[in-house]
Amino acid sequence: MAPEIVKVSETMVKPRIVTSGERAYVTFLAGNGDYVKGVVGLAKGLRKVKSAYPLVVAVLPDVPAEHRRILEAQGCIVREIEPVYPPENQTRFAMAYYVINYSKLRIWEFVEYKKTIYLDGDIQVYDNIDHLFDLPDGYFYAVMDCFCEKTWSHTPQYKIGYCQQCPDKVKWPTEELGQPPSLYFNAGMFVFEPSLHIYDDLLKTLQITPSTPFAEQDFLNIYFKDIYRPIPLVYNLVLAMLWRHPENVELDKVKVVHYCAAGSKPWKYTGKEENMQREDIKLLMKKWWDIYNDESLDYKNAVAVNNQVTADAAEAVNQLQPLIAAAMSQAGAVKYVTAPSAA
Ligand SMILES: O=c1ccn([C@@H]2O[C@H](COP(=O)(O)OP(=O)(O)O)[C@@H](O)[C@H]2O)c(=O)[nH]1
Ligand SMILES: OC[C@H]1O[C@H](O[C@@H]2[C@@H](O)[C@H](O)[C@@H](O)[C@H](O)[C@@H]2O)[C@H](O)[C@@H](O)[C@H]1O
Ligand SMILES: [Mn+2]
Repeated sequence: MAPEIVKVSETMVKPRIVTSGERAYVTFLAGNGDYVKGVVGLAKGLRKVKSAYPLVVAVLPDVPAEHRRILEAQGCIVREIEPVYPPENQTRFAMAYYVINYSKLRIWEFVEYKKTIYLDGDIQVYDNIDHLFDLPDGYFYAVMDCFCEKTWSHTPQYKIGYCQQCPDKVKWPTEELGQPPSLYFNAGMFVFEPSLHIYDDLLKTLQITPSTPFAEQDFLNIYFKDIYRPIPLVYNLVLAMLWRHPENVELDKVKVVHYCAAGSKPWKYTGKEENMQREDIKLLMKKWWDIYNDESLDYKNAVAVNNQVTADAAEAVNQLQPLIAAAMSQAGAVKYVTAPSAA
């Protein structure tokens, strides 16, 4: 049976007045490599779609000062976090560097924000997704993952060819294996509410949980399984969906792209890995670079343009003042009282 996906309305009526300070996008940055380019691209992408909320970058101590400066110059709020390590065991992670990803758990500590949307540094937004902040509180929203890539070869799902993206194609053999696995999300994008209580509990629980190949993603899936609600895949297109489940994808409707397939990080794309010569992939590479290279999206330029627009508007009103006054005096009887200032 197909899983039930949350219906997301783009014009949800805000349940109450929210100040923009209560909400933020959050991403995570580790090391001194090229992932900083991913975050710069993301900051510019959010600006391009006119997102109303800031991008907070949770950085590990090993992110060099120069990279932090670049991010601040792009309007990001940089916040250092301490690394989180899993308890020692013999796990082989699907990718060796996943071990550091447990540090993502620190973002539950960002309680100055009521609600946040986490985005991996290898994600780009091509459409405004601010309306996701209006989803009802109390749940964990994310997009369902796909089990078909080689990174999943250690799992029973992969071995029998079962994927939650097409649960009817290869049926789960309940007689042999019991109930099908719970719905499983990709942890590159999720909507959550920071909470010190949950933060403490996450860290405590982690210390008694053996680590597994998908690191913090497996952990978050187990921890939030009862309040997880799947949202449509347009909010996190895992690239493998393009060749594994093309019937589920309408690329022109996709709002968020996650460059997570092997060989697909735009800043080190060579086109050599499997599937990387597909036309849709080449187009998505170009779209990413167009935003990254667009100087008008640099924070300083975007701010300058904004200020200019405001200045132009003020100037236009100034120039109109004598005309308005003349028109009013001609109309004669109109009396008006200056409105008191809002301050
Ligand atoms: O050297 C690294 C590796 C990972 N990351 C961060 O950790 C996230 C998760 O890793 P990645 O996206 O590479 O995993 P994938 O989605 O490809 O499995 C990245 O998006 C970055 O935000 C980072 O900053 N530096
Ligand atoms: O540390 C665990 C990581 O797990 C995820 O990796 C993906 C990706 O590696 C694909 O190639 C797989 O096919 C996919 O299933 C898998 O979930 C997240 O995207 C990343 O943010 C991070 O949480
Ligand atoms: Mn990623």
